[in-house]
Amino acid sequence: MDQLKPSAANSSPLTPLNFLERAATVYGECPSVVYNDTTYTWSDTHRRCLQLASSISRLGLGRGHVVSVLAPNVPAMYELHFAVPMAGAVLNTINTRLDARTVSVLLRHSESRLLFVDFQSTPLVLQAISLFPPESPRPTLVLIADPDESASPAAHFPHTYSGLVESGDANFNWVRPESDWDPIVLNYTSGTTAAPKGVVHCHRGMFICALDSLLAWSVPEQPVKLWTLPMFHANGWSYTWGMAAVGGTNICLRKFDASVIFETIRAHGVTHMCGAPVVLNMLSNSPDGGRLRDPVHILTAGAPPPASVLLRAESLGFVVSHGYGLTETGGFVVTCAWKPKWNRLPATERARLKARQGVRTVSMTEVDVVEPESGASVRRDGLSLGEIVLRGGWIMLGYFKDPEATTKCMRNGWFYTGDVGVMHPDGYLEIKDRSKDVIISGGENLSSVEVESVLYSHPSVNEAAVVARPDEFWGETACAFVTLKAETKQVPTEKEIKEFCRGRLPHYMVPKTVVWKAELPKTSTGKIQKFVLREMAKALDLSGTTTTRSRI
Ligand SMILES: Nc1ncnc2c1ncn2[C@@H]1O[C@H](COP(=O)(O)OP(=O)(O)OP(=O)(O)O)[C@@H](O)[C@H]1O
Repeated sequence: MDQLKPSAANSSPLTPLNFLERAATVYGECPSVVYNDTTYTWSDTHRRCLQLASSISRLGLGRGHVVSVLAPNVPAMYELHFAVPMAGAVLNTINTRLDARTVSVLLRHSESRLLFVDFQSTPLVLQAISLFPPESPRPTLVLIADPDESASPAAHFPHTYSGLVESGDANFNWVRPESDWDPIVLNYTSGTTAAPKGVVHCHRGMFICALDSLLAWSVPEQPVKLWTLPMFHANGWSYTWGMAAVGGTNICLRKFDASVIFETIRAHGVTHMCGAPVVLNMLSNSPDGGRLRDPVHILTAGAPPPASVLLRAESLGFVVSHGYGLTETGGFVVTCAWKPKWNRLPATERARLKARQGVRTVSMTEVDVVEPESGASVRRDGLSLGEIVLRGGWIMLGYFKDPEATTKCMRNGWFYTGDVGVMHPDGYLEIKDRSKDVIISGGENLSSVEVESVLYSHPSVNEAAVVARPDEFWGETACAFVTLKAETKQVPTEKEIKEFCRGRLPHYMVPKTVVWKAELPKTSTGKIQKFVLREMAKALDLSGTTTTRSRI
């Protein structure tokens, strides 16, 4: 058998772009993208992406060039996920909620040549570009006008999105990757703990990721997916490409709140949606809710979902799945794979089990929790803390222009996540913190996630985040920042909150300070910015403010 080698017939590069042509053949007349009054079919999407790819190519963009997009979940954003790499270029989606300075830094760092701009982001982009040093090359701008908006600003834009689509060649021979390892996307991390890092993924990685993510969530053919997760965030956890593989309908929304989500679910018969736990919390606390007529599958990831939030979402008729991943893994690589026997457990126990991050998806090679110094696996006792490490075919190629950071997190054959977790006796892992968020109080590691999950179960608490506050005696103590539910009539006292925690947590984990806030600072992907809260906790000490804190 040694003579049998790979040949051209069996080794064509894997790429998720191949899903599109098949979708046009199989699901050609079925809806692909729906946005307000616009509906495209899969044959429309296929044709439009080819036309756009040919225009991008005609502008001189190709292999190795970065093409950026600043847009919310509108049809153009979906199409660019195919069209940019079909021109051979690398797609770089930028978070629309970043400030001009950060956008400017990312555009320069990525060396972006062409920038597609949603009309609402025009002021942001123009300001970002004005911050470029005079000698820095600027990207060419393409305006994405909204079909529903009559007046769109056209100055500064040599091209429009619709113009590029219309003038493109529907028979374009799209640029296939030469190798599986050719880059397909450059995604910047959320910037929750530090400045965003540029993650590069290849065609092969995103191919595996897209199919694995469909399998892990048991997505059937032709789902109706409501885009509540920004596509700019890790390519919508790769479901942008995945929807083409199963011929799904992509319901696009420019912006949403709970009532828009419930209304859209009813209007379009939504079957699937994704969202960070903050979205689940918003839905389950909304007065617009009520029980869903048909179950809606919701996949949550991006931050630890408190068991009480999972419980409330499921009681409305959402079927919740829980995944864990990083920008560096493209999508989620660990899921709380559900065992049928758990359905016989009481709802609160089911929610507690579902809040665990779980086991590797089928395409990941290995996942472990290891001791930082020795690299040895921690005991499977649900108590011993270690760093979560991953190994598999769709870990990023590395950080763009940052070999040092790449080597730091990819070593000894593992990708080090920077997340701290435990391994339970049944082989399911659970995140206890991000290494930067661990609170060390009196020499004990204190999991902020555990304290938060207790706070979330308090009937008046809407959101909670726990961070370290410097303490002369303990080194650090837990400081809780809490928002209250809108319907809360009587604001609980700090003492009541602490008593509530004391009944459910070891003494050393009970927050020594509780601060009520109208809102918690978040990234655009719904992650609570703990570094901002840590600064606030530090400032509490410095200013000697006593009105919002107390000690036990
Ligand atoms: N299911 C989950 N439960 C707990 N935490 C999660 C889950 N899914 C993702 N996370 C957290 O999100 C992180 C990955 O987030 P992302 O890649 O968006 O950027 P970031 O890490 O928030 O930003 P930065 O690296 O710039 O600080 C993980 O490392 C983990 O801490």
